[in-house]
Amino acid sequence: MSSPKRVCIVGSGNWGSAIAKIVGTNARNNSKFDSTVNMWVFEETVNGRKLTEIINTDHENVKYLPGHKLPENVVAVPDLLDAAKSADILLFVIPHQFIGRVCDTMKGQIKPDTLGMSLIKGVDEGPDGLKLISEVIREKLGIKMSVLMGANIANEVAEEKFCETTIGCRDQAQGALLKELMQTHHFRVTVVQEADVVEICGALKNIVAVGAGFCDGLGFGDNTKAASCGVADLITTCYGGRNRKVAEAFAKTGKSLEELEKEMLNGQKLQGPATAAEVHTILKNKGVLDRFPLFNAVYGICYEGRPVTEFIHCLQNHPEHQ
Ligand SMILES: NC(=O)C1=CN([C@@H]2O[C@H](COP(=O)(O)OP(=O)(O)OC[C@H]3O[C@@H](n4cnc5c(N)ncnc54)[C@H](O)[C@@H]3O)[C@@H](O)[C@H]2O)C=CC1
Ligand SMILES: O=C(CO)COP(=O)(O)O
Repeated sequence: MSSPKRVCIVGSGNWGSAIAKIVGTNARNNSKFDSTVNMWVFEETVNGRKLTEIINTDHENVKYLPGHKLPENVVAVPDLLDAAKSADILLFVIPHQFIGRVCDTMKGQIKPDTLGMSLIKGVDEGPDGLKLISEVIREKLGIKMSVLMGANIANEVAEEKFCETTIGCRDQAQGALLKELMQTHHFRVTVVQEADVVEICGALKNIVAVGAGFCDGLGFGDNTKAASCGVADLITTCYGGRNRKVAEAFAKTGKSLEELEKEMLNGQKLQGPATAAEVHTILKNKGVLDRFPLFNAVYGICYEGRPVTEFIHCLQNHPEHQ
């Protein structure tokens, strides 16, 4: 039998910490995995103490997932390479804007046959257009990549409220192993081969969530909001997510998104506005902006000073309506 796989979680925000709860418990109870799970923590001081020290002593990420104990076999490590260098499985779960720098630090310093899985929702804009975050990681680190995405609001997952998620993995055996690592009674995993589709849906729904927040902030009804809504993660994100919540406050208060993110999220990061900017560049370069009025409108409001009160206006000339 092969030796137990060592798992490292690269990230320790709201979702990273909820995932640590699951992965720590599963690794401890399954001999296929080493029971110690490293979690890389971007170090900061909270109430005069280092966050890593708080997590390793009190077993709670008091800043990003307060109120939930993490399993004691989850070890917070402040140095990225110390955390990741001996890992057989790397779970990437940081806000997408930081992935480039994190991979540059890891490059050449991890095991070459490590399996990676991205839980990150976002995209990157490469010179040839849209680039998936898993692709960025694969290219920079030269490792096999899968993804995990779903309608999974971190606090609800941590509270063990039932939900479903999808792993996109092209290799059946690896998919089965990753499922064993991630699945619990409350967090049910389906493995599919279409990894790119899983990832792109997870990323783009965040832009729609910002639009849904604008609708709420402007006082529109459920019909208006649903006009921009799809299935599963879209529904969840348009009701319960941070992108929606902050966008609503933006429409109501007139404060900037940066200010509201700081005020309302205590260090957590919105992915929707940045994704809108990346997707905007990609669509513009391809000359197809006019086919995506919702993405265009969200971008214009977030970055070009278009008044949020014109949001619905921007949507009234959808090419499908002509
Ligand atoms: N929170 C949620 O409910 C869910 C989040 N996701 C996705 O997971 C990804 C990570 O989200 P969260 O864990 O919620 O993060 P978060 O929104 O809680 O972000 C805070 C994290 O970013 C870290 N950070 C701040 N500056 C950094 C830097 N310069 N370099 C590296 N890290 C830095 C902080 O230390 C902290 O760990 C995102 O792409 C998000 O869309 C996916 C499903 C659910
Ligand atoms: O991706 C999520 C739920 O599936 C979380 O969305 P928010 O980042 O908007 O909170």
